[in-house]
Amino acid sequence: MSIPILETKDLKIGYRHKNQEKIVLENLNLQLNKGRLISLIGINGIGKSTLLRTLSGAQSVLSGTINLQQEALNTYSKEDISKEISVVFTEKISQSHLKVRELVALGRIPYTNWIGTLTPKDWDIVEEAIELTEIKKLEDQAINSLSDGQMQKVLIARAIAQDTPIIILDEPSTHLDLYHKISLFRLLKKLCIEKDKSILFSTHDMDLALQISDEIIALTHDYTIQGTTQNLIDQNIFNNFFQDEHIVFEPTERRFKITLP
Ligand SMILES: Nc1ncnc2c1ncn2[C@@H]1O[C@H](COP(=O)(O)OP(=O)(O)OP(=O)(O)O)[C@@H](O)[C@H]1O
Repeated sequence: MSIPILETKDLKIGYRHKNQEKIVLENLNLQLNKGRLISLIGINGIGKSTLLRTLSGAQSVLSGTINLQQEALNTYSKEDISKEISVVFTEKISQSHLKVRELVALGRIPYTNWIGTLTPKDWDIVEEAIELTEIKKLEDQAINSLSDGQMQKVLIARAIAQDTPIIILDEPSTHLDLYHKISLFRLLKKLCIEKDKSILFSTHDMDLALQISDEIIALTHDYTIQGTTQNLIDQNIFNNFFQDEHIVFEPTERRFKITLP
């Protein structure tokens, strides 16, 4: 058994307003290992974004622990976390006058000196990220002129340029058409295989997630489970996933089918 790069123990996540706790999910015992592509699935509002924000240190835990490289995440500085975990969240970029290449280059900030000078090696890494995400023809374009799908790829390029062992993405395929969804998932898989990254991404593209993921974390109101796609199929996790008799899971084809009344 390899040692997990990120691990949660009895994690409880949610929100604290004044003295009130709003628990979103609890009893989370999850593990991310090197070289694994892990998808996070669950219905709207179940807590995927809350979990991803908590795992990346952007949101405090309610209780329990998160260990990053076997050390408690809350002992890391923000700067140290940014050398271990890069994130792709749906976000509004405030510096919208930036060009694509400059935004991708921001991924190198954790490694630069105090005035933020990039070395030729940094620029090589930026260039590689631009090529991997196939956004070369956009590189001189202002980011406020991009489509949502193009912006998504640019943010992924920035995460790749950050060159961390862990990449966390919140619904990275949302704005992409089928062709670009598949090429994105292929790229994530390639990063796991060739660069030994540990990648966790949330998605509503269940059929694609089932085909490409090494592991799945499935969130439901009753339980949270992590396993390989086959493990989860064998445990009948998907049969009642949407609690709708017209959405039927076909285990041999590993996909959901709609039965129309
Ligand atoms: N700032 C907040 N304060 C209190 N509750 C919040 C806050 N943000 C989100 N929530 C609640 O936390 C729960 C989980 O939301 P979250 O966005 O994590 O779900 P999700 O699985 O990512 O949903 P979706 O698939 O729709 O994006 C929801 O009930 C949501 O209303």
